[in-house]
Amino acid sequence: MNKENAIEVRNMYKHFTVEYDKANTLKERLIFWKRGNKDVKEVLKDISLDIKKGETVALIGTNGSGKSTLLKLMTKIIYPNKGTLETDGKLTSLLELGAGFHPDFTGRENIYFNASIFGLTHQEIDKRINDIIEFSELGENIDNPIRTYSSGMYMRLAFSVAINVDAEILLIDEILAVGDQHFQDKCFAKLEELKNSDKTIVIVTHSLDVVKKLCDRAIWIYKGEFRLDGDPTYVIDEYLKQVELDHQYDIKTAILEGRHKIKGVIYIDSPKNFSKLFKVEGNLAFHGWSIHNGYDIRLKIFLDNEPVENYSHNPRPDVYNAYAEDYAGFLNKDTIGWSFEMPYSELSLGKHIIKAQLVDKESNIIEEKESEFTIE
Ligand SMILES: Nc1ncnc2c1ncn2[C@@H]1O[C@H](COP(=O)(O)OP(=O)(O)OP(=O)(O)O)[C@@H](O)[C@H]1O
Repeated sequence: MNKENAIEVRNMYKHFTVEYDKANTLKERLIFWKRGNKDVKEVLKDISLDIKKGETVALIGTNGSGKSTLLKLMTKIIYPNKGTLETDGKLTSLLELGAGFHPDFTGRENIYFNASIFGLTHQEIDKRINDIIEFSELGENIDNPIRTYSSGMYMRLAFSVAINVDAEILLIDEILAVGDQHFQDKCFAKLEELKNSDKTIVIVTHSLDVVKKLCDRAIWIYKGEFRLDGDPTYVIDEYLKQVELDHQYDIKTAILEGRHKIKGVIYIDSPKNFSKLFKVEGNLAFHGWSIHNGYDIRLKIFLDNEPVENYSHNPRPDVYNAYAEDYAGFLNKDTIGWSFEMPYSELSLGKHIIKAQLVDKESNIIEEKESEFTIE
């Protein structure tokens, strides 16, 4: 293994054998003819890659492309069927968070138990237990059995242990699924800190924003095969082009088969955040965004039930990045946002309602949002 590398994968293949139940009777055998059969599912094919020590790398790809399997192989929970995968450095994985936790032990006891699995001595754990408890924000709950924890509390404890065990390589699956927004932001900041302290980090995530902000490199796995490796912005752009093509094909097929359900999301940014406004000189500005996955869908905006015709479309890269994968093929980077202005002089004192709708060509409402504000 090259000394510069933390992970080396060479011509690696992984398949799973899916076995169906055996049929007991002749009737069952006729009805469930697949039972007793075996299917071999090729999940990863001929993967070769190097991850250098100190790099932060993302594995990206659509659902089922094999990213999590690749991460599990790195963790050595499972092994390749062909080829090799080697690692150099103490490794911690945030894949099956809390897998080793015991429900009847308290949070504190589980910290000792779990951290010792990672090779820390009792004294070493003593030294960092306060950091772990503080990071988990569990407070007094740390001395309650973890069977009394909510899933969020459980995850917070598991994450806090995993990042405090001094590993050199961190393997992380969907960090942003941990806890609420505040805790996610904290996890993100902690990962940035770990990244800057020369740890090797490999993450699997659908959050392309996280990949752009955190990673030095992105590796794209497409249908179990290596597709592209390089600068995150470039790899993500190429990836989204492919997702768009695949998505459009799937949706065309679904429309033909009558299965396509149009969905949309609409948002009114302002004046939602200030429900009370004071009448001043000048203009009041309204902003929002809308996305959908249908053809011939129009945006309609109403102020006090009067249609607003003079709104304009503008880019919203934050919204685009968040929805590009799910709505691939239907999002236009430059027109997701909408905005318009209205002179205060045209607005009477009192309550007003702004409404935004997505409607199809038969005038069916796909999605609607309303926001109320008062002018004093
Ligand atoms: N233990 C297993 N037995 C059988 N099939 C499996 C097993 N683990 C994974 N698979 C299959 O392997 C394929 C790849 O799964 P994997 O979880 O690696 O994909 P992924 O890219 O991480 O997807 P997602 O983004 O949805 O998590 C899927 O078709 C999945 O059903």
